[in-house]
Amino acid sequence: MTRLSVNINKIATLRNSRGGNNPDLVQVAKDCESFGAQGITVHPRPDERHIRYNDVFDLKKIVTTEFNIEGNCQEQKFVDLVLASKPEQVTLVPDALGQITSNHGWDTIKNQDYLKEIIAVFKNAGIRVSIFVDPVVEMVEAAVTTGTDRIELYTEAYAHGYHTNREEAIAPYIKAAEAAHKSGLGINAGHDLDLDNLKYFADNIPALDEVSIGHALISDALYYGLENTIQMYLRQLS
Ligand SMILES: CC(=O)[C@@H](O)[C@H](O)COP(=O)(O)O
Ligand SMILES: NCC(=O)COP(=O)(O)O
Repeated sequence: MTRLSVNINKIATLRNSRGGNNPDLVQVAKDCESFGAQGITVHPRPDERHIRYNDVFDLKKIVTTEFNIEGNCQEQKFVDLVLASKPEQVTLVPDALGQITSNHGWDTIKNQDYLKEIIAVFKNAGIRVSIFVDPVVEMVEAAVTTGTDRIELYTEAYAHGYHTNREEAIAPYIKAAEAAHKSGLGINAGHDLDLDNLKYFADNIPALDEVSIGHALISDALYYGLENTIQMYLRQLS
């Protein structure tokens, strides 16, 4: 079974645009879960342009499914936040400062020693670790020796290529996922997954543990409503 974790960054973007508490991020997280989401994902960024560091503690108190915090572990503030809030899962993403959104995975060969060290910090605290990687077999193979529990396949390239040639777009992901599965790594995926491309991705990656979806899902909710939208995404995974 592939779990659906709803990324609620964009709810915080909307809230922050007026400075008040509408929409209420905590209530939205509770509602996502009651509508069927099997996890809640947030990606606090150093400028707190959407998720604020305080939001993480508020969410930790109420999330009853799986809480996944994504972010850049090269920021000490992020490491401290994760260790203090103890989510079920942390996803390490090599973001640069000021990046609009995540746009690449870890070079697990070049950063092998660093990753080993930081992953151990989270694992010693009892937090499952996933690392964001491009669909490249060498990067997946080197992820195994970092000690990570899972990888998250960065799916932007797949989403981009899906409408032109979906067989070609999925091919590197199948190979990367096979390498991960063979080595005992769990497999997550995310970035630009949507109602069009999700089913084909999940059908072709049978060992897929979890997808985290935010931008498209929250956008779809404007038309279909949040409850219907979550059900529609869940149907793509069943
Ligand atoms: C790690 C990842 O794939 C990102 O998609 C991210 O979580 C989204 O971040 P933004 O909402 O800031 O674009
Ligand atoms: N890890 C990916 C994520 O949480 C959401 O990405 P997106 O659906 O907002 O592109």
